[in-house]
Amino acid sequence: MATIKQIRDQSPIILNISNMVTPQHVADAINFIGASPIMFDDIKEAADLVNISNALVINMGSSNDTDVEKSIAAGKYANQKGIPVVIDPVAIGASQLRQDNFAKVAKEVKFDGVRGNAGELAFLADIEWNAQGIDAGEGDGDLHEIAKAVAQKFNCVSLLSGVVDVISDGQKVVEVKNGHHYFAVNVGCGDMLDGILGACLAVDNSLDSAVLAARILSIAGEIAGETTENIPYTFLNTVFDTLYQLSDAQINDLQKLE
Ligand SMILES: Nc1ncnc2c1ncn2[C@@H]1O[C@H](COP(=O)(O)OP(=O)(O)OP(=O)(O)O)[C@@H](O)[C@H]1O
Ligand SMILES: Cc1ncsc1CCO
Ligand SMILES: [Mg+2]
Repeated sequence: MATIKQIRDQSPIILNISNMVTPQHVADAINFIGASPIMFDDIKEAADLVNISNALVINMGSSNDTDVEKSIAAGKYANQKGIPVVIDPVAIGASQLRQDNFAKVAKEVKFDGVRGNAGELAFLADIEWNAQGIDAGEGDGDLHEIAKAVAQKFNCVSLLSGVVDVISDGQKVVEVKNGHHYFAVNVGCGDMLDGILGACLAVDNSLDSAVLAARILSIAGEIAGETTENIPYTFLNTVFDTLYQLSDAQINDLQKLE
């Protein structure tokens, strides 16, 4: 299992194909835990950038044809090199285009981690759910069953985020019960988690490392929430400050085990 110390010691380079909304938040989250983010726009440098990177994170929040081509090219290079690939199917239920784009990438690229909220992962698991755009929305589906089904479908680890995060490798299921409700009012905290997941899998590609990723952000939120009542935007800044200082000892102390 990865540790924060290993992330800081190794400073893995995390290559991101980000959405148009939250790239700064994603880069900051990766940087503040001690990894090294890099974003790119032009497919022509996909091979060179994968060559220097330790994980690839594909966020499909605003993918167009060029992004899909870029994701497939970089994803294939990442698979060849053997570095982990994380994908976030943002709001996949919202449009046919999102579904087609995701299918095109999934056909060509093997994923190591699929990260999304309940609405997104329920869609991938073919389980009924009323997603609300980029937000999880409402549903009666069993979160363990959804996370497990997604992990089995893509033969990888799934991280279903929400009030409780549910992480699965298709056999085991682990819950992370830490967190704070202000995550839900700040756009892009899920995208930040994608980057943190990439950094954790870069150090050690395992279920336990995906659990660590969920713990890192959720526990940082819990600590930030202690001093930011009624100031939810300051909460987000405080999450970044907390990520910068967060230690493995704090995670071990504060984790709520299931
Ligand atoms: N109500 C909540 N209470 C506690 N923690 C939460 C809550 N909602 C989300 N989180 C935490 O927020 C982080 C982001 O997860 P979330 O499910 O909001 O992602 P998302 O829906 O993809 O967000 P976005 O699309 O805005 O990036 C996770 O660490 C999750 O544990
Ligand atoms: C608001 C929004 N729209 C597409 S991606 C995104 C950021 C959350 O993933
Ligand atoms: Mg999201």
